[in-house]
Amino acid sequence: MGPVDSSVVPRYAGIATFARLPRLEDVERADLAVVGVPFDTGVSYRPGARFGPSHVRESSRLLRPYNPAQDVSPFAAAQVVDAGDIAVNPFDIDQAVTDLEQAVLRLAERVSGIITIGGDHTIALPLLRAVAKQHGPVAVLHFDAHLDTWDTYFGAPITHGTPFRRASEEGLIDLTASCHVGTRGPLYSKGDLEDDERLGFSIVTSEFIEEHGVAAAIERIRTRIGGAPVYVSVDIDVLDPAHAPGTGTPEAGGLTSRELLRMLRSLTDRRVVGADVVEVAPAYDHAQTTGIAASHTVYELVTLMAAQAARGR
Ligand SMILES: N=C(N)NCCCC(=O)O
Ligand SMILES: [Zn+2]
Ligand SMILES: [Zn+2]
Repeated sequence: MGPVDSSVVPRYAGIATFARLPRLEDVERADLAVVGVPFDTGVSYRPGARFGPSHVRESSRLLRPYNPAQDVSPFAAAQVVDAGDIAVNPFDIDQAVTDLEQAVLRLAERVSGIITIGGDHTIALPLLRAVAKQHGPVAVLHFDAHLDTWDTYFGAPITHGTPFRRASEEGLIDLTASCHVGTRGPLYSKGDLEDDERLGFSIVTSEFIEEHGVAAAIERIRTRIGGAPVYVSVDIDVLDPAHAPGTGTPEAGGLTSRELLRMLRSLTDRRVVGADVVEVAPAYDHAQTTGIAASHTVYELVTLMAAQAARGR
């Protein structure tokens, strides 16, 4: 079952699912699920990413069924569904993280791939815990202005600035194949970069992409990942605030949406075992700019995973 036919029901009509796809409960079986996690209790600055999933769905109404950039019709290649939202405790981060991991593992029994819409970046930790249970340590391909390998905030170990340090400490990631892309902006100290390297990440900075171009960045990313299973985590603040104003910790000097989409499309021959798109905070968005960038990012990830599911069949 594909999206609602836009020649019969106009795109702006009806309740929003991602790309107007059927809901999980509307189909007998599904290959891929897009699921929302409206959680932002882990933020260090502007709140509001809890409203990300509904905003990205509303901003996805114009997506069409054929993706020419990858030459794939993702919703024909695989049964893709919207699995709704996983609602977790907004007042207790530990509880939320535990419950989210369990809910994702339950969903993983019904589909072969999950693409999560956040929510703040805290959710990457339970998502990686679930993925590592299924696949072992994975290469994390992390698009973000920030490292998110910091240690604690106000003594709290699980926040949106710390998921990849915890994941590394817990052995969830492949320390030889993980990297950050689009990193920029002020840090707390030079030691942040030393810690980050020790935790298993290499970095393709925003400056590198400007200096050497997207093709050179893609080459570095593909070499780093090698043949490892990949988890792709996209913090929408990897984009310049001009392309994604609707986010909680914006940093100047970022990527264009065109650069991000092209880098994602370069992964067609890699095994993407899961993905998230996080940190969309609609209160700071204008004209759905951030929501549209995020919905197209999800669409490219769905396309990669749908083509892969079709090949594996
Ligand atoms: N994960 C995101 N978006 N931001 C982390 C920023 C952490 C800080 O405020 O230092
Ligand atoms: Zn960030
Ligand atoms: Zn982040």
